[in-house]
Amino acid sequence: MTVDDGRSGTAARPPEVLKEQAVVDDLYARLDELRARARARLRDVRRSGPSGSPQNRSERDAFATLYEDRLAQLEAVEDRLVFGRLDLADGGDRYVGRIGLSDEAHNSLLTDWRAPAAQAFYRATSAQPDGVLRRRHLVTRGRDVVSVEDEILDLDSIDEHDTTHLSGEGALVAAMAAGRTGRMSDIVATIQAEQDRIIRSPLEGALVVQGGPGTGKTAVALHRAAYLLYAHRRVLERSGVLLVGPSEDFLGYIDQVLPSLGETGVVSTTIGSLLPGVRATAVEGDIAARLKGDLGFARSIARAVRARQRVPREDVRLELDGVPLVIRRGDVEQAIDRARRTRKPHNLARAVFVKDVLKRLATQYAEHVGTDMEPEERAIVLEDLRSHRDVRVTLNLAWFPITPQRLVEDLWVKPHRLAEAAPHLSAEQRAALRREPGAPWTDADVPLLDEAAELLGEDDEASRAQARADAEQRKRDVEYAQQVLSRSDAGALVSAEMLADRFSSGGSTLTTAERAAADRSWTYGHVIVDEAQELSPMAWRMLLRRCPTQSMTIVGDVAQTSSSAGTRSWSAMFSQVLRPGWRLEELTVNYRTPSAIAEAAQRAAVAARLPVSQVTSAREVPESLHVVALVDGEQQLRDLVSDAVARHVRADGTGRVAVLAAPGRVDRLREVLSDPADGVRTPVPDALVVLDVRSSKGLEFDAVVLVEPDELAPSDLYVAMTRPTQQLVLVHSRDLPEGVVPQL
Ligand SMILES: Nc1ncnc2c1ncn2[C@@H]1O[C@H](COP(=O)(O)OP(=O)(O)OP(=O)(O)O)[C@@H](O)[C@H]1O
Repeated sequence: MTVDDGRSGTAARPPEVLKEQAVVDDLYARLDELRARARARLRDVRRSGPSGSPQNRSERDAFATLYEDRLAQLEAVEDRLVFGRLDLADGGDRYVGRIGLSDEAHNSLLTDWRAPAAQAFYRATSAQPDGVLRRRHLVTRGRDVVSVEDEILDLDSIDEHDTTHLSGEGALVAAMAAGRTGRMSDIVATIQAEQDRIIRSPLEGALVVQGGPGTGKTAVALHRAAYLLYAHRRVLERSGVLLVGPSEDFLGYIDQVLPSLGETGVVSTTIGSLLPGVRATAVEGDIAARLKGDLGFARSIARAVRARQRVPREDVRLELDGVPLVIRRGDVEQAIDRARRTRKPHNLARAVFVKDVLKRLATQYAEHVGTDMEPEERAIVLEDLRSHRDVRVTLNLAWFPITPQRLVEDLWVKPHRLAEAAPHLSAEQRAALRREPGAPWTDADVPLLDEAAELLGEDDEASRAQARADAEQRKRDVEYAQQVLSRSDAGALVSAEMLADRFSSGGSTLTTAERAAADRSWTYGHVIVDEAQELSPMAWRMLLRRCPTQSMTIVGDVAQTSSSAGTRSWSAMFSQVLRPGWRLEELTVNYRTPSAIAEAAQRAAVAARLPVSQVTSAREVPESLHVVALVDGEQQLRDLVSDAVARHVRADGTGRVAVLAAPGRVDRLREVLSDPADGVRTPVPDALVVLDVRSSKGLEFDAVVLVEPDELAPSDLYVAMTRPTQQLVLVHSRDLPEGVVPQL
């Protein structure tokens, strides 16, 4: 049942709406009060000026950050602060919203959507009402209640055949039909039961979520991040959460969602940017991507490292102060063995190797001069040997200190290095990996650079000493934070550990997310991977190094895989890279694509034998699929795109149109459509984009004009066809791929 007069803020609203308006007004009033209080506290803390002891200053800065965070959180929940109400069998009721609010006496006014008490809002059904008599969705615009929508959960209303029951259908339909803005929005008010189960799944272990296009995998992954940060804040606030997406464009598309859920501390990145100091900008060819992504390449990197540890072909003769000395092959061999046995990374084990060879030379020196050297004299000889040119050159050739970048680039630019490291590859395969010196990195290089960094290591004596000092300091900080909390009212907001973190970072400088993003060896408390079907085994190996506990949420669709190194079967991939025990969940309802489009996409995918998941479309949109034969070249295309823009881009700036095509067509299409004289005009600058299909992965638009579908690989076609929320226009001069149009 829906109670709605389509207006807001008028006295003519139905009594139920007005009743809810009064509650909503009270909740916003409480929110305003809390904001004012946080602002006042922040002002007081800032006003206290830069004086005082370092301890005072750090305490003040820590509180300033605390109040800033709190204020940012309270500001972020303005839109749809409250969206639900549960009427309970015990006679009480419970309002559900973006955050939890309580009054001065600590009585709960609003339940955070992530709290256990809110679960029934998403999960209760007539068959399993969980103590709920009625679920009410409040639809608000700004601070006004526009309508309420009720579901009565009693046994009489169970429909035996209803397996795809959608909760809060009116609110859901409105959310699905809304014009797109180019930014993803949260779905907190309309999360469906199958999604909620995934969002609240336990933190431990690897959870894999398979689902066809538009089933909410990205939405669920992001809400799960917010849920986990709420339910396991102590652990995750310190260790951090990492989110890996397919492209920078995709990360830009989703970057509003977590802040709107009050969470800002998640590190978002692509595989190509995961390694600090490296940015992959080039696109890898299919053959090279597959070869580099194979786990066998880990052995090649290990071999490439060992190749930098080698015994000289001949003994090396030199003189120190007129004393003849020999760097013997046998000595070098033994020193290499000793250094390898330490199992330290190459660049660290080098010190052991060098020390060993120098010791042997110093002994030769002593034997030659015929005296037992005093320790001081021996130290001087060792120093002279260390700086002796011939010794330096010989030691470098035998154990070369090297960066990951140099090691990996040498494989691509020096054929003998690759032949030595990857004897399993054919000459043809090696040719596919060949590259010019200085060429930019690709996504497929990054896991290899990470592997190399792991095996090479950095000289971290200084950082170990620092770590010891930091541990001592932290102990003192936590003790101090406990004292501070015992004499302030901030205890409800923050734990002693969290406050100590803020002391240690100078109060405001680096957050956990910033520290984690800059540190290659950081291990996260949880890792979320979107479009996970694209990752190679080597990319998984790199990610698992950052999450040894394997507490991960992995979402993707094996029918959408475009990378030659990705997977079409989760079990085939994860039997190689994950510990057994990972769990699989499926999502089955498509909330994005109108059913006629979804069915056409599915037919084409099945005809191409892609491993498609069966999905039901939640939306019917009349006339959503158009197939247009291109007979009049570029002018006809311009007209079609102009028409789509006119139909879908609205005066309020919402509505997005994309023209999608194979990569080779994109530049020309951009020229044609943006021609200053007769190009397509849009009411807002970024309402129309031209993209190659692979860059559209994970994104969505109101309308999509897909040019020459026949030129796309089947999985790319599947991705492209499932991007629109309202309309798909297939423009073709060549035959259409099989299945797109139903056979008569
Ligand atoms: N419960 C829901 N309520 C409202 N909208 C929803 C819900 N679930 C998903 N959506 C919407 O459906 C659209 C598709 O969701 P999302 O992008 O998360 O799907 P996906 O499975 O990641 O898709 P793809 O694999 O095609 O990239 C988004 O606009 C999302 O906001």
